[in-house]
Amino acid sequence: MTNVHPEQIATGSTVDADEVAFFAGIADSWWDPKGPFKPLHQLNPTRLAYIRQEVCRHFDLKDTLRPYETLRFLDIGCGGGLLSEPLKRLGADLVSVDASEKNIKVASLHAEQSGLDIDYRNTTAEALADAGETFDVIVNMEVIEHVADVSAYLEACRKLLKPGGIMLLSTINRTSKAYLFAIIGAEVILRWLPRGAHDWNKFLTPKELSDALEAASFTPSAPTGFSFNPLGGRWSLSDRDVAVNYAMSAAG
Ligand SMILES: C[S@@+](CC[C@H](N)C(=O)[O-])C[C@H]1O[C@@H](n2cnc3c(N)ncnc32)[C@H](O)[C@@H]1O
Ligand SMILES: [Mg+2]
Repeated sequence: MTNVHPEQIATGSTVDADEVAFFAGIADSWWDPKGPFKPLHQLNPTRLAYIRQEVCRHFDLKDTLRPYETLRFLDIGCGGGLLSEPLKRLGADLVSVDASEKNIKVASLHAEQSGLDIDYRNTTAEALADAGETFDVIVNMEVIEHVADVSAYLEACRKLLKPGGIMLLSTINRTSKAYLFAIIGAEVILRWLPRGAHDWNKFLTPKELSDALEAASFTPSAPTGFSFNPLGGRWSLSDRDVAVNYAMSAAG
């Protein structure tokens, strides 16, 4: 784990300081499509398609060039802003937060260079909830497997969601296939991700995530797989293949 100064990390019950320091340590690479965030770059079109499908269906929106124009979005654990930038381009009124100050600096600079005005903040879900902020849509992708306390995190997210809103989550299943692909494959063999990027024990099965969402007063959907086809090197949405990467939506 890379050490960063403690002041650079927002503290709170959901923050695992080692996890956040890990991301801060490689923050300069967020926008390098061949760097340690390569899997997120590759997954991005599929994740955005999932968000678009779910948000348009939930709010009965027309699938226009800027479908999100009427909605207030939160991108929680936004990292370098890989999702925030396309969400902003699709019209979202967006707040993007991360527990690492370094990530927020990298994300802000990149948005500025891209001509996008995104409200980036170095804070946590619980601090934002305490401040009384609320959102129509919460994008919560690849974060829950890195937080310190899943229940506290989801409770804070529930407070942040307006009645009638929707949260979109994605994470990694706790299966032997996920151990083989997401850890041995991605970290050890392909070296897409640095060693230690993921702790298999922190992965949640769809049933566990669904139960945790219900306990936090969300209404969870069935899981949708993000399925990787090694032949074309492509990701796609799948109703069946939830063995490694998957998404779930949660109505408020
Ligand atoms: C794997 S990255 C995902 C980044 C982004 N959501 C994406 O998918 O492109 C996980 C991010 O969550 C942040 N994070 C972890 N725990 C957090 C917490 N409790 N509150 C806010 N951010 C957190 C980390 O700093 C890191 O940037
Ligand atoms: Mg992850």
